[in-house]
Amino acid sequence: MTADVIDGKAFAAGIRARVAEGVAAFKASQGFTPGLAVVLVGEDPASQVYVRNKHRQTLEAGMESFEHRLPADTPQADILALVEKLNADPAVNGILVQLPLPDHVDADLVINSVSADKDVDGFHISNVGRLGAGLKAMVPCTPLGSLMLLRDRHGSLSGMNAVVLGRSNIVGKPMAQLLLKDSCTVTIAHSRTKDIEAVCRGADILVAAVGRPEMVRGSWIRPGATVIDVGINRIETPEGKTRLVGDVHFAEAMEVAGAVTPVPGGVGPMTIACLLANTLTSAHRSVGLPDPEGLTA
Ligand SMILES: Nc1nc2c(c(=O)[nH]1)N[C@@H](CN(C=O)c1ccc(C(=O)N[C@@H](CCC(=O)O)C(=O)O)cc1)CN2
Repeated sequence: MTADVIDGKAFAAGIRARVAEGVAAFKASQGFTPGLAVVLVGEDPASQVYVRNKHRQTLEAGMESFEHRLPADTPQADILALVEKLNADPAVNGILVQLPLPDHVDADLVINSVSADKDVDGFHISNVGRLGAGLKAMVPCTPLGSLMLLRDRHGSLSGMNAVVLGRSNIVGKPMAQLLLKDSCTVTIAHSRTKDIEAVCRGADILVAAVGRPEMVRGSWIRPGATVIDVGINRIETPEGKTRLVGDVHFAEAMEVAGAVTPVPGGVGPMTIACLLANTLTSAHRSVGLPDPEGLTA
């Protein structure tokens, strides 16, 4: 058996095109342009790439992009003051503080200082609570993108057995909430789960988000299952170069699964596409418009 490869890169391009259409319609009806502010503290190389891509793709979607790059030793009080300014700025509909933050900064404090309405990352505690309670929320981008890929493949997810491997606040927990909202039977598996391999083998949908290169082997996967690989791990090759791999052993998964997201080119590109979608959603909500169709959970 050879699984289908889910092309997240192409799907994300489609989402970005729909966001761009939505932005054009929004500007025409409301007379202002939605804006996204991104705050980057420090020089983490991967974060710099992600922030640069966010800036470019925000402009390509027709939105305003406000980039704030701060030195690694910026005092926490200065970061909080910047967030306060952005919260009060009517030109800014979405605010994202790039993670990870330097060690001297209390990330939870900064995340929760972002206005919940402008929290396009969906990390603010009131958005976490709203999602858990099944209320309208801003939804974290990577889980939202993963959900879109799953809905595209299966239509309804109702009644499916979903296993989420990993319990982070950014991916694992919100992913589980979204799958539950779509009426899956959800299990969260983690480092303390007994016989994790057997638990994963029970999954019609397996979402791997543990940050451990190629941890999920072919034997962990139920034949025909859909595997969403959220991991992005850079490993050394025997030739002394580096390459990106996911949390799933891709070649083995391809032998067993029904469909697999690759790394790169799977879930990763959906993260920024959903950030743009969330910014448009936030702009809609700010003027009392209904949520843009097909771009929310
Ligand atoms: N405030 C946030 N910080 C971080 C988030 C987030 O959602 N909000 N997620 C990640 C980083 N991230 C966006 O910020 C991100 C990660 C990966 C990709 C992506 O397109 N990956 C490519 C491969 C890229 C590469 O070559 O390195 C892929 O998988 O195809 C986009 C965005 C942590 N921080």
